Amino acid sequence: MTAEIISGKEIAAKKRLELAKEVEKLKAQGITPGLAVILVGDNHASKTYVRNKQKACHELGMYSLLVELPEEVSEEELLKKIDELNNDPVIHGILVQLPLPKHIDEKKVIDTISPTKDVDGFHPVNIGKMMTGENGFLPCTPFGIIVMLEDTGISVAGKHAVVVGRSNIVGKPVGQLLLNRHATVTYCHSKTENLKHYTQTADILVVAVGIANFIKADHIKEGAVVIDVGMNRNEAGKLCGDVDFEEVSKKAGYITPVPNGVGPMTITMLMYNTVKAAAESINR
Ligand SMILES: Nc1nc(=O)c2c([nH]1)NC[C@@H]1CN(c3ccc(C(=O)N[C@@H](CCC(=O)O)C(=O)O)cc3)C=[N+]21
Ligand SMILES: [Mg+2]
Repeated sequence: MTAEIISGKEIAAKKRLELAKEVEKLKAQGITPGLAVILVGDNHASKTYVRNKQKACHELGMYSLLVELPEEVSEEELLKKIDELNNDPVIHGILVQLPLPKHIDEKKVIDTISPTKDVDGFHPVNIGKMMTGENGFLPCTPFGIIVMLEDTGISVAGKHAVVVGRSNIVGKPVGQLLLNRHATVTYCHSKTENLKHYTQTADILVVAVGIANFIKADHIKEGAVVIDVGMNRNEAGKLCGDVDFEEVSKKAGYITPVPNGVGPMTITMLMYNTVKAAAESINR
């Protein structure tokens, strides 16, 4: 079997057209959705991502504010800046680009963002709401994966979904969202014994481990849906995922590429969350 490629780029473009209309409606009501991105230090990769986020905002007619702080900024100053943005009416969403320098406590930073402006969906209040299925902000990468599956017409209910990786921002929440949609979910991670035993029974395999070409053809079942969340650079400096695309795409039923797979969906759901935050700010 040769896998059908799920183009995150194309699905993202389609979703952004819908979002642009929502932005228009809000603007007609006098509200321009605004996203503040805080970037600490000058990590090269972070700068690229942040630039992509700003570009997406502008394309949708949204307002974007970039707050650049020096590597040496104190935790206290960063928290003060977040508090300022929490109280700024033109800002509906706040994103603090991770990772942060070692001297800053990420947990404290995330806890300081108002849950109503937490468009990353990282605040404990939003994580709790996700678990119980209440209205809140869903984390962008897991949310993007669900939208990709939906858009492609892949059913989740009753399927065996295997998640490899258990980070707070991808692995854990994507498993929860799949469970919310009635999948049978198995979490695997670096301590899992006999990983293949699990991945080979996956109808839907989500991989977020951060190791280039980690998943090979013999890890998967013929016809499986393979979602690659990896963002690695290979020896040649080329962007590549956690899945060996070359061999896995010959056996899978569906596969997401890197680039142009999960990445563009992540940014699109960030825009979606910011528009949602702006719309909900009207009734407060
Ligand atoms: N608070 C916070 N929220 C985040 O959402 C967040 C973060 N911190 N820190 C870093 C990671 C990484 N991330 C990406 C988003 C889109 C692409 C993306 O669009 N990638 C393109 C390629 C980009 C390229 O060419 O380098 C693609 O896959 O096609 C990549 C990476 C969001 N992150
Ligand atoms: Mg792990």
